[in-house]
Amino acid sequence: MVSREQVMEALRTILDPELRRSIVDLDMVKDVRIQDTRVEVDVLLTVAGCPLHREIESSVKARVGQLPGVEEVHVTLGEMTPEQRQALVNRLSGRRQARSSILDPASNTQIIGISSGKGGVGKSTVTANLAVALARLGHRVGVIDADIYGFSIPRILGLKGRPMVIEGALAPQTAHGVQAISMGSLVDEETAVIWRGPMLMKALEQFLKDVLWGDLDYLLLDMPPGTGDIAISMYQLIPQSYLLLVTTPQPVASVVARRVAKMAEKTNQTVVGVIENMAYFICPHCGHTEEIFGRGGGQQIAEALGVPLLARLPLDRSLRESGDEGQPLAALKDDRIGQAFLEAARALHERLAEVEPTGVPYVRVP
Ligand SMILES: Nc1ncnc2c1ncn2[C@@H]1O[C@H](COP(=O)(O)OP(=O)(O)OP(=O)(O)O)[C@@H](O)[C@H]1O
Repeated sequence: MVSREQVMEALRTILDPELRRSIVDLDMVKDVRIQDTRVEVDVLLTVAGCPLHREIESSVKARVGQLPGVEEVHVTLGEMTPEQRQALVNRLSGRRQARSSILDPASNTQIIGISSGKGGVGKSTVTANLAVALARLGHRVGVIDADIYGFSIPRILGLKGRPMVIEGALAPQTAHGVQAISMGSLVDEETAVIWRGPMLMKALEQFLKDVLWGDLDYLLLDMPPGTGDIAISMYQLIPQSYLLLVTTPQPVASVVARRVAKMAEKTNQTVVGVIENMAYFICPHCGHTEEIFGRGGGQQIAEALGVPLLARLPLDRSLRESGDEGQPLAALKDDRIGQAFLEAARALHERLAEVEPTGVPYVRVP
């Protein structure tokens, strides 16, 4: 006869489709009963009528049904009590206090704002792919789409549906091994988010504080271009964060990117490095390399700031297409550009191991 341990081991391999964690670790398995070849499993859903309950039910039937000696699997779905949900929230947030763990000075999460002087240089593309690459290297990674009214992270990462709300806190969505939250997943794609200063600050604050990030190694923030309200909010909320500049190779682009760096200097934020995007184009027909947008911009700004140029990424049609399809190239095993992002992620990881943030850690006002 199959043992309870065998059933629990099989159940442990099943992930909650939204929270991406084992249903056993989430305490969603309430009871297991075994009668000869029949196994009964009681599963507690986080919310009643969870739209993905069928997926959980069929996974339980399939996994347990495969065990030797099992002929019949019966699943009963129930709902967590408020106390059980609160315990789950606390577990997901990575500490006993449900909120603010990311901003807690004791948190080990390194927060990196990805910024650019102007729009359209590929900041969101770089953020999403870098996040996926860091996750592929084994790090726990979150992404905040801080480009609140120009969000593009859901499209690039291929996030579907809306984030789950558990006890008033948002569970980040997961794609390609990365946890992410974006205004784009909370409002319709066409909805113009016409918020101004204080509301933007509130939104960013909520993304930092009211999202169940758990324990992350890296939290990347896709910043809106330039030095607007969100950039200022970020410095105020998380002065201990780092800044990574994305620029195109034109010398003029680097002049604009320098404005962001100047602002970081004023607020004492640490710039960790520069990534030059659209640095060159390799002709797919003849292999000739063309520097379409000029050269040297990334190196120039890196030298001016005394920080490393962490990567030079090519201009490539497949990178644009993959962003439109929600299939980041960094997720692909043998892709040339995916490899370039892995290299960039390694360089960033190594760089972050050697720098110290200059800003003052966030202190929560009770
Ligand atoms: N290296 C690249 N090669 C080809 N296309 C790219 C590359 N980087 C970005 N793109 C494309 O350029 C467009 C702008 O990129 P993206 O949205 O990432 O830029 P952004 O700097 O975040 O823009 P915004 O400031 O408007 O949010 C997108 O269509 C993207 O797919």
